[in-house]
Order: sequence, then structure tokens, then C-alpha cells
Amino acid sequence: MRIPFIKMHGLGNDFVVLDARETALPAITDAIAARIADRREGIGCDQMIVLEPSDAADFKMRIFNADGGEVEACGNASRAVALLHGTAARVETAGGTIALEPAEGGASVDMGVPKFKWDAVPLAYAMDTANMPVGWDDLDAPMAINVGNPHVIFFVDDADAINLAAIGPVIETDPLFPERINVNVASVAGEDHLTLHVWERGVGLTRACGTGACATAVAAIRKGIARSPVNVTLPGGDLTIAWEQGGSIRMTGPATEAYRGSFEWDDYS
Ligand SMILES: N[C@H](CCC[C@H](N)C(=O)O)C(=O)O
Repeated sequence: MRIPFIKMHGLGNDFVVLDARETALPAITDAIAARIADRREGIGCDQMIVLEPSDAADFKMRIFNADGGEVEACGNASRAVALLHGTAARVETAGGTIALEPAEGGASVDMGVPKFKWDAVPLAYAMDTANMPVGWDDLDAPMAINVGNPHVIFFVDDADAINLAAIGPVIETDPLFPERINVNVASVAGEDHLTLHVWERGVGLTRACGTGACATAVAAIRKGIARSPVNVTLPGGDLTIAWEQGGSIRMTGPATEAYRGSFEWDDYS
């Protein structure tokens, strides 16, 4: 079966998008998703995104990390799908319903209301998620927030100086995080301006992480070291995150369609 795809990215966080809203795909397994994402022998991407019909929203967006695991949310892909879809839409995800609004060269997305309780992140046991009594090497006293998917956020003096490639996988897979975790290391770069590096659950270091920017901006606002809207600078570029206590998160930023292609499903199944 020949499958068309659209290669897209948000600030360099890249996706293979399969639009199955009209024609159903064969069953997707973790192994198939990982093979498609593989940059050496597959098409190559950080996440594979599958669009399907939905009974609860305009359509459904499924997200598969490069390791094949299906997860709840993907901010950069949400903007890419908004660009692809072309009009405002409500989209069902495993992390909740989000609202897409295409904008010039990208999109604005209502990512829903963040969750702060330890068992909503989730953590393996109860603790104050606003100032966690834990640490790894140079990183300690993080915050943990669920923005559809789980994030731990460390604020340091110089985020560029942290060897996230080394400590990221250790934290991602720590037993404190029963569903693993996305690891965010940020610094205050100016008034309401953060710099951020992310080790993504199931992927590794990426050029950008939209949900990481959302979680980190919310954490900074809660901590009183930034006010909404927050400009978050990632290695791939900038996102604007707006949030007020008790409300939903609004992320605005670019999205890009790179090229279109197709592949033989049997080559990956
Ligand atoms: N690695 C993330 C999913 C993709 C998040 C990131 N690509 C984004 O833009 O939000 C997770 O396992 O929750």
C-alpha cells in the first residue's frame, strides 16, 4: 500500500505527517513508527503524526515519538497541523482537546489547562511539584507540570552550560517518573524572556519542543521570574507563550511544510 506523507517542522523539531482522515492506514505498531522515524534507514523525524477522524472534535492527532511510543501532546506538531489544515479546528489528542488557529507562517494553539498535582504529572509518589526535593548532578529543585504530556523544568544560571545530552536520559528514565518525562533546562535571558534546551522523552535533544516551552513558561510565571506573555528562545528559534493562573496556555510560533513524498507501507511493516 503506497502511503503519502508531508514532511513538516516547527523550529526544526521535525515530523512525518500521515493524513488518514479520508483513507484509513493499516494498524500502526511502535516498531513501524520507530522504523519510519529512523534517520538512517527510514524517512527520519522526531515524531510521526497521524491524523484520523474523530467523534469528539474536528479530527484526531496521534503522536508517535522516534522510539515508537505513542504520546499525548506535541506543541510544534500542533502548529504544523494547523498550517496543513488551513483553517481553525478543534483537535482530539490523547492529552485532551486543543484548538488550532493558523496564523501568518505558523499558528496559535490553545494547549489546554496545565496540571500541577504530583499524580497528574505523574510522579511515582507525592511531593510539592513547585519545588521538588530532588536533584541530578548540577540540576536540582525542579518543578513538574503536565501540559498534556509530562515535563520536569530546571532553572539554572546558564542553560547552555549544562550537558543535557548526558544527564537528560538519566532523568527521563528515573523511577520517579512512571511514564518517563521530558527534561527542560532553562535560564532567564531578560525580562519575560527565557532560553531553553529540551531532552525529549522518547527522542533525545531536539531543536525545539513546543510543550516544553509551554511547561517552562508556566513554571517561570508561577515562580515569579517571568510575566505572560513569555518569549522562549530554543536552539531552533522563538515561541511566544501566554498563560494566566487558572487559564489555558496559548502558544504562538512558526510552522513549515518542507516537502511531500510517499512510501511503501510494506517496507516498514
Ligand atoms: N517528546 C514528547 C512529545 C513531543 C513533544 C515536542 N515535540 C513538542 O513539540 O511538544 C513527549 O514524549 O511527551
